[in-house]
Amino acid sequence: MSLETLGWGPAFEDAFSSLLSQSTLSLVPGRVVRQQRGLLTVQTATRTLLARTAGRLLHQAPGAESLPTIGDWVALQLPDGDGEALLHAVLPRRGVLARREAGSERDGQLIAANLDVVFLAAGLDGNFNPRRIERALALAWSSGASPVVVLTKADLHPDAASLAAEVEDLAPGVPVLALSAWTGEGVEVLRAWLPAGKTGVLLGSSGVGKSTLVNRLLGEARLATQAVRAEDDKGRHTTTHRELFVLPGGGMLIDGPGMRELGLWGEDDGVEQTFPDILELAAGCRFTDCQHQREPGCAVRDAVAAGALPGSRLASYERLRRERAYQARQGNASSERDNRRHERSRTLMGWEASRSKRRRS
Ligand SMILES: Nc1nc2c(ncn2[C@@H]2O[C@H](COP(=O)(O)OP(=O)(O)OP(=O)(O)O)[C@@H](O)[C@H]2O)c(=O)[nH]1
Ligand SMILES: [Zn+2]
Repeated sequence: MSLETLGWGPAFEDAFSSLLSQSTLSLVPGRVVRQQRGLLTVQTATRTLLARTAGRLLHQAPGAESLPTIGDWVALQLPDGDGEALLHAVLPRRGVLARREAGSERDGQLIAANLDVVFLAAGLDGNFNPRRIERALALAWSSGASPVVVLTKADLHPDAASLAAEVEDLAPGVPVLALSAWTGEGVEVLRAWLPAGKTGVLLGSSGVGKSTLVNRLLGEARLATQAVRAEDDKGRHTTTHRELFVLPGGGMLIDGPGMRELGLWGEDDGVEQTFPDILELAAGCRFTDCQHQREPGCAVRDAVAAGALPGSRLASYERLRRERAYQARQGNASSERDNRRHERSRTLMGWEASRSKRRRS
């Protein structure tokens, strides 16, 4: 498989060449196409092989976000025979989709790297939740890729088109597709977002039909799927690994486990991009730093009072902004802590070196 098929291009080529010029190892480029916990599968121009992260990369990484994830372009040292390759470096990313790790205050969990499109999948069965779509959009915007909302299981809804129109109000400027992986309706519209060399990822809770959609796009039942629980339409977490598929049309799509919690994480401000309607209104507030609380001349609250902006949407914006601010403070605290830890380990190594020298003399 040519690297171009996997999305390789001049920027990665440059990064890889400069890496080669600084290394004495003989390295080859490849893309991480499968991830099951720490186990990575990498596709190079000629081989598909398991790769282990080199100890030096593990130890030097300032945090989990610097370690390889699915979709990453990496530099590998190939094994002599059939063994595992050694993964020495992650090439600079064009962007990365991440969330706050479930149950953690400050740790990030990478979902996928080097994406062109993030498909936010929401089911048209019993699990439709507008607040969740806004939250997922904020994460998607932070990844640097373009979000597309995908309403799945359109065959289960008597009026999918009008629901799609409602979602367009939640996601100004973001395309909204309704489709059914069962009937095939709308599936080709999604495929059009993934021309050759482009990479998309499916983000959605367990049971929304991500794997069924991938199977439909592949034209074969490659992934296991399972019926949702009848009592609440929730999924059963059938998929436990992440995988990048090259579709017959040429594009690539990453499927992974369903995710219920989508905590904001990262430096970027996807929240502002998620609510362009509110930002536009805020430009009309009397005070430029208006918090839209009790200030006089607040155009945002006026819009809510006039029924032009749903109060629930403003509340959602404020909740996500608070979470973002809190997260940013935690992030700063933890990077200071990481710096101190690195400082300490450097000193420790220096001290040990001088001690062994003393011992030798
Ligand atoms: N009616 C209908 N059911 C669908 C459609 N797509 C998927 N399903 C059903 O929804 C259930 C869950 O589908 P999966 O594809 O396993 O869902 P998933 O999002 O991959 O779930 P996890 O792997 O657990 O994250 C299965 O019973 C599918 O057959 C659809 O378009 N219409
Ligand atoms: Zn205001």
